[in-house]
Amino acid sequence: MTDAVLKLEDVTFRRGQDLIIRGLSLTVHRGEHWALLGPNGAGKSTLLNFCGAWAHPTSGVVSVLGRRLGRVELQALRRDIGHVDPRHPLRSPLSVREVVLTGITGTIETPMRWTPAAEQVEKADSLIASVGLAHRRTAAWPVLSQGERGRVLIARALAGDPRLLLLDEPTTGLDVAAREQLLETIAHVVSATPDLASVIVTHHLEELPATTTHALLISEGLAVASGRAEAAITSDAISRAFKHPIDVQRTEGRWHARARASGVRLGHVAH
Ligand SMILES: Nc1ncnc2c1ncn2[C@@H]1O[C@H](COP(=O)(O)OP(=O)(O)OP(=O)(O)O)[C@@H](O)[C@H]1O
Repeated sequence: MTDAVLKLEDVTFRRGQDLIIRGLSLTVHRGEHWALLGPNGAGKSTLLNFCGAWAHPTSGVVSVLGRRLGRVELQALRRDIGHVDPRHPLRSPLSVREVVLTGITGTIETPMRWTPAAEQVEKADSLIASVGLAHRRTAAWPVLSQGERGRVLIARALAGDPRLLLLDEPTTGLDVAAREQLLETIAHVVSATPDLASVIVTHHLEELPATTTHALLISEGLAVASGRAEAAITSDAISRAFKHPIDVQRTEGRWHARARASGVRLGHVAH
């Protein structure tokens, strides 16, 4: 019996001539909260697509919630995974409550002829309250701020009682206050759900929730460091992953990165 929620074994991914993922392994256990870190183009989103059962690797084995990709229907598997994608493609002016309920139906829009049961509405409202949006329950999606949308998407992702929560750059485009609120929300829901495992993708260390327990640093499709967060997120590993000298610090659970001068010679500025 294993409590591995997610297992990637020696996974590769090829796109045309390019080997984008070059042999990566990752095991996420119940209650672990992983950060997938690396520079632009490192392969983070590609890897998250395997974790979310959106794509198959070219080689290697991916097991999500004990089921092996290639042997089960991807769509059935996806219903057990909570996915927070800030590019949520909703077109209709659904209310906050309706958006959260689509987490139960596993759809973007409300399915035709579907009416939620009273306990489903109750559950949606409780999740909305847990992300601090009780007062915005009836507000329509188009009028929400980006930060509010992020928090709605977290409630939506949790509506299906997932064992695995995937967060794809959830704080992208948020101002500093909205970012902090979203990170607090993530830390809050994660602490309130001890059995949940999560994987968050970001390239900014400042965007890691304080609840992050582990990290996989990747660069050009290869692992630079992997393991417990305090051992993996170091100045040395981050500098190697981003190919630039970077000082990393952790205070009160949160990480901060500061680039050292690179020594690049800058040209003369004409006046
Ligand atoms: N549709 C595509 N067609 C061709 N190459 C692609 C495509 N999508 C991604 N790639 C390439 O695959 C590699 C990994 O991309 P991926 O999006 O997984 O990286 P990432 O680490 O998530 O980057 P970012 O931080 O910029 O989002 C990159 O070299 C990228 O150029």
